[in-house]
Amino acid sequence: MTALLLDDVRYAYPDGHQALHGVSLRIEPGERVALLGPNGAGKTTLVLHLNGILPASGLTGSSGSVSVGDRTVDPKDRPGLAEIRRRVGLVFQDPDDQLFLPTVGEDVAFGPANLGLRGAELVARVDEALAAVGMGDVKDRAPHHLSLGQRRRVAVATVLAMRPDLLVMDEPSSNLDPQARRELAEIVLGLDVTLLMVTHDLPYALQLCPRSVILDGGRIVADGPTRELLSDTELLARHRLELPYGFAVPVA
Ligand SMILES: Nc1ncnc2c1ncn2[C@@H]1O[C@H](COP(=O)(O)OP(=O)(O)OP(=O)(O)O)[C@@H](O)[C@H]1O
Repeated sequence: MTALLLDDVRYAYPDGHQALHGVSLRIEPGERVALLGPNGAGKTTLVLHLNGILPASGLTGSSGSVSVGDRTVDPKDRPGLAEIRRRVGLVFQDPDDQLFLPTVGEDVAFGPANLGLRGAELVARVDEALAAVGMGDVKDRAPHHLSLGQRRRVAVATVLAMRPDLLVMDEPSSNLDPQARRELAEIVLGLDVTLLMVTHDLPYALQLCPRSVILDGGRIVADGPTRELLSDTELLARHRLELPYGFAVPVA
């Protein structure tokens, strides 16, 4: 079954600004896809549709549908939305939006405890998620005592603890030093998940995602192998995308 299916999603903000102009996208289980595009392209707007934070329909200028596995996102269906939010793990750019409890262990336990897990099962789930991001040794520490790279990894663990079907990461490499950036890449490559990664870091997209989608002006303007898209200098220039100075896409 398809992991994520967007069908002609249009969205206008309440002030009338049309941010998405009919986005259709299909992601299969196990795919890792980068969502690229200049500032204001609509990437965040699209991501906020994936777990019903923004509605896919119901408002003037907004229509279309979003499905995660066999379920369609319907912001009015409360129980359905809870299941969608378990299935779609959103990792925000700022980990401090996700970490708010006194210890790392409590933050990672929060989601699965809400699902009803208790006792040894809950402890095992927390340990598994922290181990997956190499953060098992910080369980009892306060999140705000950790580095940004560590906090971002813990934020990923809070989402993994829900055993999501789709992991969505917003700008995972932003503000990380080169070592933390590389460590996070190694962790992500080791995860057995379907991934949608929003990024301006084109080498990161190349490293982590075999497929990329370029969004511009609320429309998908390219969808294909990341290596091919990033080798197309005219395409990149048309959509305000740039490889870092001196970076050459390696030949396959
Ligand atoms: N709350 C809002 N009300 C009205 N317009 C908005 C709102 N939020 C975003 N927009 C507009 O919608 C468009 C898409 O914004 P969005 O944040 O989705 O882009 P983005 O691709 O994520 O950009 P960035 O790379 O800067 O994060 C932009 O023109 C933006 O100004």
